[in-house]
Amino acid sequence: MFAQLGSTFGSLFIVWTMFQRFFPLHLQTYVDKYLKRLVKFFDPYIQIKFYEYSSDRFRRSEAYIAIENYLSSKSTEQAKRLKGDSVKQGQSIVLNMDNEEEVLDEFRGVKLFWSKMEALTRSQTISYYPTSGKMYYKLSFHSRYRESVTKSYLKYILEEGKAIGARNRQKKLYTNNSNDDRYGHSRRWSHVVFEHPASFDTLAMDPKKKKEIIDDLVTFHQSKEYYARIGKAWKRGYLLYGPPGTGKSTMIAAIANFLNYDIYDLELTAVKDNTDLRKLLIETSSKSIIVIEDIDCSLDLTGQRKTKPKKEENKVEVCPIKKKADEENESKSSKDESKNSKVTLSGLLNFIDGIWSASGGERLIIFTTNYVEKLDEALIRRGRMDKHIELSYCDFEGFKVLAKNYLNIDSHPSFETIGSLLEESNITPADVAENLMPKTTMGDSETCLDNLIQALKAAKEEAMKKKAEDEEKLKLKADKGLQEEEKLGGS
Ligand SMILES: Nc1ncnc2c1ncn2[C@@H]1O[C@H](COP(=O)(O)OP(=O)(O)OP(=O)(O)O)[C@@H](O)[C@H]1O
Ligand SMILES: [Mg+2]
Repeated sequence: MFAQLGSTFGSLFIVWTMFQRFFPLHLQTYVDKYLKRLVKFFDPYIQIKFYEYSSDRFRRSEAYIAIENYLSSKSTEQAKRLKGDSVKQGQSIVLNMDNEEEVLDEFRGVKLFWSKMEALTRSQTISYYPTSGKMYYKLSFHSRYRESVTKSYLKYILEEGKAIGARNRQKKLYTNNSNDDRYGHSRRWSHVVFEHPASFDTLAMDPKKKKEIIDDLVTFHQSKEYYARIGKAWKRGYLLYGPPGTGKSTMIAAIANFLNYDIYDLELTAVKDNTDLRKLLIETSSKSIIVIEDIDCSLDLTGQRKTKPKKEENKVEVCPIKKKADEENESKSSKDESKNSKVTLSGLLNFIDGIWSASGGERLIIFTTNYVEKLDEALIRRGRMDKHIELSYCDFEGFKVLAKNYLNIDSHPSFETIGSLLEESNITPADVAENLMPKTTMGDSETCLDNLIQALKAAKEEAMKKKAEDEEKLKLKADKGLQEEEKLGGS
C-alpha cells in the first residue's frame, strides 16, 4: 500500500513540476516543499544521482563516465531514443540513451532502474562548461536492497564501466616539453593519438621468449590484489637491450597495443632537474608505460650528462635509413646537452622507486639501451628493472615472422639457404625487413628473397673479414708481448 501511495504521490509530483511555473512563486515553494515530504515518506524507492560534473565543474566525474560506459550496451538494447558518439578515430560508434530515457538492470536478482536526466538551471548565466544544464544519471531501487546496492552493485558497475572505457579509449603517445607554451603556461606533456600497428604477432623474436614476455605482462596486469597484499606498488620495470634495429622500440609499441596502455616517452635531456622529473611523473596517468630510450646516453655514474657514444663503432650492419636517423639523433642530443639539464642518477632512482608507492595505478617503466654493460648496476638491479630482455640479431624463427609480415608467405625453397646464412651472419631484423620490402610496385617475393640472400652473403663476408682482422690483431698483440718478454729476459 505504501508503495502504491508513494508512486501516486510521485506521479503527482511529476505533474506538479510540469505545471508549477503557472503558479505564483510563493505557492510554488509551499507546494513543492510539502509534496516532496509526502513522496519521501511513502516512497519505498531510494534514488542516487550521479552528476556529470563534480563540484569543481572542470572535470567530468569518473563515476558518471563509468556509468555511461556500463549502460551503453543496455541502452542499445532497451532505450527508444539513443545518442551516438564515435570512438577510436571514428572507427566505431558507441550508443547511449538520450535524456529522460530509462533502462532496467538486474544484479543478483535485484531490479535497478537507471534514467538519464538534465537538471535545468534557472539562472541565465553563461556557462563555460560543455552542457548548459547539469546532466546526471539517476539510479532507483527498493530500499530493502540498500546494502547490496551501495556495497556491491556500485563497486561492480564502476569497475565494469572503467574496463569498458579502457577497451574503447584511444591510446595516446605523450612526450615531455622543455618549454612553456606560448601563453607562458607550463605544459609538461603533449600528446598525439597512438596508432602504431606493431603487435606481438608481427614481432620477430624467439617464440619461447615472446610467450614468456606475454605471460609476464598478463600476470602483471591481473595482479592488482597481489601487489596490494604484499605491500608493493603496482609497477614493473623492463630493460630492453640489444643492437640498433633489433626491435626494442617496436616491442614497446607491441606492449602498449597488447595492454591498451598509453605511452609516456620521456626525453631526459628536456627535463630541467629532479624536481621537474618528479612533477612529470605525478602527471602521468595509470595504465601507462613510461619509456626512457637510450638510457645509456642520458646519465653516467656520477649523474652528469655524458656525450652520446658513437653507435657506428659497434655496429655490424646498419641500413642507410637507420644510419641517418642515428646521425640526426646525435646532433639533436648534443644540441640538447647545451641546455644543461641537472637530472641526477639518484633523482632518476627516486623517480623509479619513491613516488610509485604514492600513486596507485598500474605502470610499466621501460628503459632501452644498445650498451647494457655501460649502465649503472643500481639503475638496473632486479626490483627496479624486474625483467631484462635481450633483443638480438635475426634468427630463422624471426625471419619466418618477417617473411609472413612482409611477403605473406610461410615457406619457400629459398628458406633453407636463408636459414643457414642467418646462422653465419649477424643481421638485424630491421635489415631483414628492409630487404623483404618490395622496392617497386611490381616487386615480388622472389626478388625480395633474392635481395635478402645477397645482403646475407655480404654480411657473412663482412663478418668473416672482421673475424680475420680480429684474429690478426690478436696475433700481432701476442707477438708483441712475446718480443717484449724476450727483450726483458735478455736484459
Ligand atoms: N624484432 C623485430 N620484429 C619486427 N620488426 C622489427 C624488429 N626489429 C626491427 N624491426 C623493424 O625495424 C625497424 C626498426 O626497429 P626498432 O626501431 O624497433 O629498433 P630498435 O631496437 O629500437 O633500434 P634502436 O636501438 O636504434 O632504437 C622497425 O620499424 C621494424 O619495422
Ligand atoms: Mg629504438
